[in-house]
Amino acid sequence: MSIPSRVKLVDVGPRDGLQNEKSPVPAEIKIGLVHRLQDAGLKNIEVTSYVSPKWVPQMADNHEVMSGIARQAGIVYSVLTPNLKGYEAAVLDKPDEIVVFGSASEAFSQKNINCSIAESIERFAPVVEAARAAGIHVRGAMSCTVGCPYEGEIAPERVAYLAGLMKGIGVQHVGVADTIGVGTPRKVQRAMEATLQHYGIDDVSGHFHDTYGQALANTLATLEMGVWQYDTSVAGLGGCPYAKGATGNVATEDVVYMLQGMGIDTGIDLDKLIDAGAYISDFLVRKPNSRAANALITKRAG
Ligand SMILES: CC(C)(COP(=O)([O-])OP(=O)([O-])OC[C@H]1O[C@@H](n2cnc3c(N)ncnc32)[C@H](O)[C@@H]1OP(=O)([O-])[O-])[C@@H](O)C(=O)NCCC(=O)NCCSC(=O)C[C@@](C)(O)CC(=O)[O-]
Repeated sequence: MSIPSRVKLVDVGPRDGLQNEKSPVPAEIKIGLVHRLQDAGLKNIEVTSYVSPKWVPQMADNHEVMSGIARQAGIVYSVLTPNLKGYEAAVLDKPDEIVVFGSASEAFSQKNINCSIAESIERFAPVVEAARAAGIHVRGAMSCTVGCPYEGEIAPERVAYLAGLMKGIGVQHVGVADTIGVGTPRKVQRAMEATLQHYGIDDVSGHFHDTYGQALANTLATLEMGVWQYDTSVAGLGGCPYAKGATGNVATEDVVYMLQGMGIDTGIDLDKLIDAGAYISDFLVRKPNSRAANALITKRAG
């Protein structure tokens, strides 16, 4: 399999990136971030989630954020929906894509969405059916495909099992998530191979957190398998509230820098992307969690 010549990045910063922030981030700042991402050339942005505000207070402004975006044609705005209640609220805000999110680990499923893997699939089935009937694309996130904060290592067979369940209810695309960033290249390749038992190469993506500094290596390892779609987070924002200690996704800036250096097209303007990362990092009063962004900011100042 040859390395793809073009890669699609879904920036999950406004959702995955900000969901774990302890202090409320105002809706206008989240909207400002989405606007800067779209100006930088991102064609896929994960904006928010329609989950319980008691579980994830930071996403309680989902309607305000979704309705405040000055949308651009050709951009896919996606949102997370764990159940029908979430879907029914989300659909009023006209997302282009919804994301159901399950787990390869039973314990993480319980901690994150308060139900077993089997129950989660029962909850997702009517959501998927309704979304597809409405012409809304459905993505499935598969958490803990390599390791789980509660169960430890996760076998590829469990990833294949979850992918099969997702396929069975009509989920069109699945993301292989290393939620706590413990994966290393061969392990992530095995999780991806397990997923490919049920999905074609055009219907899978990688979602790698960078807790142990392995996310770029894992991206390269799966690129070599022909994977061409990845979730990344501007300024390396994020972490999951139910995966203690896990840091953000691999920084979009780092991935774009690597891909540009490999001659792989992303359609993203790295300078503008760095400005988007600086905007949200300034608001959060911290440096971007991106080696490439910090190096290029220093060079600019130079
Ligand atoms: C899934 C639930 C809702 C189940 O939560 P539950 O408590 O089992 O739900 P319930 O059906 O028993 O309802 C309890 C209350 O929640 C309300 N409720 C029920 N559903 C909704 C909804 N959709 N939106 C708003 N409110 C809702 C419902 O109306 C009720 O309200 P009350 O009567 O007590 O006032 C809960 O566990 C939850 O919200 N979990 C959020 C989990 C989450 O957002 N985690 C982070 C995202 S996943 C992630 O980051 C990983 C990923 C995707 O990035 C990939 C990776 O890296 O692994």
